[in-house]
Amino acid sequence: MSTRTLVRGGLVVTASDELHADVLIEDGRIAALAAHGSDAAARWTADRTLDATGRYVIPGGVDVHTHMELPFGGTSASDTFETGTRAAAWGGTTTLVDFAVQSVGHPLREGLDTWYAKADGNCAIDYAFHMIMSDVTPATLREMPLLVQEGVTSFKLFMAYPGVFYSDDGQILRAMQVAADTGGLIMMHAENGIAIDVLVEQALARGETDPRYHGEVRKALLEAEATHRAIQLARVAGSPLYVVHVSAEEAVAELAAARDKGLPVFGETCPQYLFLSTDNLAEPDFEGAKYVCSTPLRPKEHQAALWRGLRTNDLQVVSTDHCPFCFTGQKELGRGDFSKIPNGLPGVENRMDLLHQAVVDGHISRRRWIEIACATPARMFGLYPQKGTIAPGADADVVIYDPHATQVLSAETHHMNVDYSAYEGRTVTGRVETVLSRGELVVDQRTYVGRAGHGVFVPRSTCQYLN
Ligand SMILES: NC(=O)NCCC(=O)O
Ligand SMILES: [Zn+2]
Ligand SMILES: [Zn+2]
Repeated sequence: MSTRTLVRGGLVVTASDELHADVLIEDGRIAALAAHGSDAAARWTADRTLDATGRYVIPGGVDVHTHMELPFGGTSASDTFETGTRAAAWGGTTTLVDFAVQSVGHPLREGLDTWYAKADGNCAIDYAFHMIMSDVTPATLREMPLLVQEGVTSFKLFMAYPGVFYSDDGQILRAMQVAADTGGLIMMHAENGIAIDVLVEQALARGETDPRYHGEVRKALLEAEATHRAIQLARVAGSPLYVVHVSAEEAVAELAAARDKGLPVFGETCPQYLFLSTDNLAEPDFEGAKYVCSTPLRPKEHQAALWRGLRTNDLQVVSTDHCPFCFTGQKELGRGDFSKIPNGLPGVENRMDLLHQAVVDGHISRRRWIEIACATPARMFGLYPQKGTIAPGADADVVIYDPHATQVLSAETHHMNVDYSAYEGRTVTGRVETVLSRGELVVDQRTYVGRAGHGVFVPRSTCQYLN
C-alpha cells in the first residue's frame, strides 16, 4: 500500500540550495518539493504530516568511514551494526559505508561475506561496504573487479600498521593499477608505518609509555611523506586516490598541491581532528588513551589548515572513522605501553551536530555542511542522488533538524555502545529532532522508533567525480 508523508514548513537545505519548501514523500522516495503555501503544496494530501516549522529539513548524513565490530589490537570495536547504526540514526546519519576486512592469507570474498553476515538484519539504516585489503596478492588483485561489479567499489590500503594491515609500495602500485582499470577507488591510510614503528620502539625504550607519546611518534611529517608517496604512486598507476582521516597541515598541503596540478586526488578529515588536539592525548591518569587514534590528534595549530581545506575544497569529506573502544577493559589494554592502546574514537552520533556547530561558529556555510557530510560523500562513493540530497527520486532519508536547540554531548546521554564521549561536556547548538529512512520514521521527535533490519545493503556505483 502506498504511504504518503508530508514534511511541512521547514527550510530545505541541500548542498546546492536553500528552499522554504514542503516535501512530499511517497513509497520511500522524495516525490516532490513545493514552496510553502503554493497551490501545489496546498493540494497535497498525506497519511502523515510532520511539522518542520522553524526547523531545517536536510538529507540524512552519509558517513563513509565507520568500523562497527572491527577486530583490532586484540579486541573488537564496541559498537555492533545494531548499536552503531541506531546511534548513527540518533545523530542524523542515515547511510554508513563501513569497512569489510580481508584477513591475511584469505580471499577478499571471505572477508566481505563475513561483513555481510555481521550487518544483515541488524541495521537501523542503510549501509554499504568498502574492502580493506590486508594482503595484496595476484589472487586478491583478481578479485577486485568482481567486488566493483557487486557494488563494493572502493579499497582501503594501509601504509601503516606493519604486520597487520600494511602494504608495501609495490603492492600499493599493483592495487592502484587494477583500480585504474576497473573504476575502483583506492582509499589510503597515509602514514609511514615502518618509520613510526622505529620511533615507537625507541620511545618505549626510553620509558615513554603514556598515551601522549602515541601522538609524538606518529609525526606529521610521516603523514605528509606517506601522502606525497601515495599521490605519486597513484599518478604512476593513473588511478584516483582518496586519502582518509587527514590530520596534519603538511598532509593537506600535499593534497592541495596535487589538486592544483589537476590530479584526481581527494581528502577526508574527521571531527576529532577539527575539535580535539594533543591536549586531549596529554590528559592525566591515562585518560589520554580515550583519544588514541591513527592518524593521531595533532597540536591545535593544525585545525586552521583543516578548516581552510574544507572551505577551499582541498578536503572534500568529513566522516567519523567511528571505531569505539571502551575505556574500561579496552583502552586499558595499553596501560604501560601506548602502542597497545586500541586505535580509534567514537563519533558516529556526533558528526552532524559538530559540523552544525562549525556553521554556527562561522567555519563553514550551511550548504557546505550538507555538502561535506551528505552530498559529496555520496558522490565520492557512488551513492548519489539516491543518498545525500533531497530531490525528486532520491531515497526519503530526511532529517528534521532544530538549529536552535542546545545539547550537552555526554556518555550519559549518547547511544553509542561505549563508556565515554570524546566530547564530554561540550555544548553544541543544534539537534536532530526527527529522522526518516526511506520514508520510515527512525527517530520521531527525539523518540527512537526504528528497528534492526530496516537498513539494507546498498550496492554502489564507482566514484562520481571521475566521469
Ligand atoms: N583510525 C583508527 O585509529 N582506527 C581505525 C582504523 C583506521 O582507520 O586506521
Ligand atoms: Zn586508517
Ligand atoms: Zn578507519
